[in-house]
Amino acid sequence: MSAPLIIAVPKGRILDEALPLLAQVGIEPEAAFADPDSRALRFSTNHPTISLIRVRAFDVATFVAHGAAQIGVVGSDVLLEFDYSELYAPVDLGIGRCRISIAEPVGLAATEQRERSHVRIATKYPHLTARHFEAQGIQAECVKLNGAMELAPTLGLASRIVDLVSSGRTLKENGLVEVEVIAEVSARLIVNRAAFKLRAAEVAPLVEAFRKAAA
Ligand SMILES: Nc1ncnc2c1ncn2[C@@H]1O[C@H](COP(=O)(O)OP(=O)(O)OP(=O)(O)O)[C@@H](O)[C@H]1O
Ligand SMILES: O=P(O)(O)OC[C@H]1O[C@H](OP(=O)(O)OP(=O)(O)O)[C@H](O)[C@@H]1O
Repeated sequence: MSAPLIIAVPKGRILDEALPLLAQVGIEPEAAFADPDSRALRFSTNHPTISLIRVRAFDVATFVAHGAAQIGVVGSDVLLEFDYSELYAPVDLGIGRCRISIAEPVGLAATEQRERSHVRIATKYPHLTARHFEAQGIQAECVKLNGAMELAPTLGLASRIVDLVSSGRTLKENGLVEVEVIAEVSARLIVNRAAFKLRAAEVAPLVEAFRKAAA
């Protein structure tokens, strides 16, 4: 029997939206997969040759890029940040919709404190941020945070933030306003390029099933 096919799925909010898609493509994970209290990381499915792993959002791309998993579900924000050449992203799954935006304290634009040629930005996405500002001829100095970016401007860590926005509630409750959308975000099906070629008989039908389920 050939090696199992491994699908990496992020824990957190995408997991909840990914479950119905997995069901539509005929993949039924063991019960522990959807149980947030389970400490297991790898799960069997109704297909003897397909396993699921549950990892952090950014790590989905790493597992698939290195071929440790063959397929994954990941936000396009993560793909924009890492730009792995080993990944092929053939399907927009239409889940995990949000946007990645620049935000700043309410009223900053009206003050003299808004920098022009150099900015200090708190973000989980330093590469994407630096690229975006560079394209506008602005040098961005990024302070990497893993969460709670919204605190940074008030506490003097940065003047602006680059973060995900959905309802806008987090920004509002922390005295910030969205000033520019950098990109719209949704979750993508990703495939390791080598696996796409070498295991085409197993991978291609799955990609097509996800494409149909997402349509
Ligand atoms: N507010 C949101 N609305 C819709 N999708 C979102 C939102 N926030 C994040 N996402 C999507 O979900 C993915 C995972 O985000 P989530 O907040 O669940 O992870 P996290 O807890 O920040 O990550 P980690 O597990 O590394 O701590 C993001 O990469 C993005 O694609
Ligand atoms: O516009 P909103 O609807 O308020 O959503 C935006 C928030 O959602 C995400 O955080 P998440 O809730 O995933 O928490 P974390 O990344 O800080 O763990 C993002 O980092 C924002 O903080």
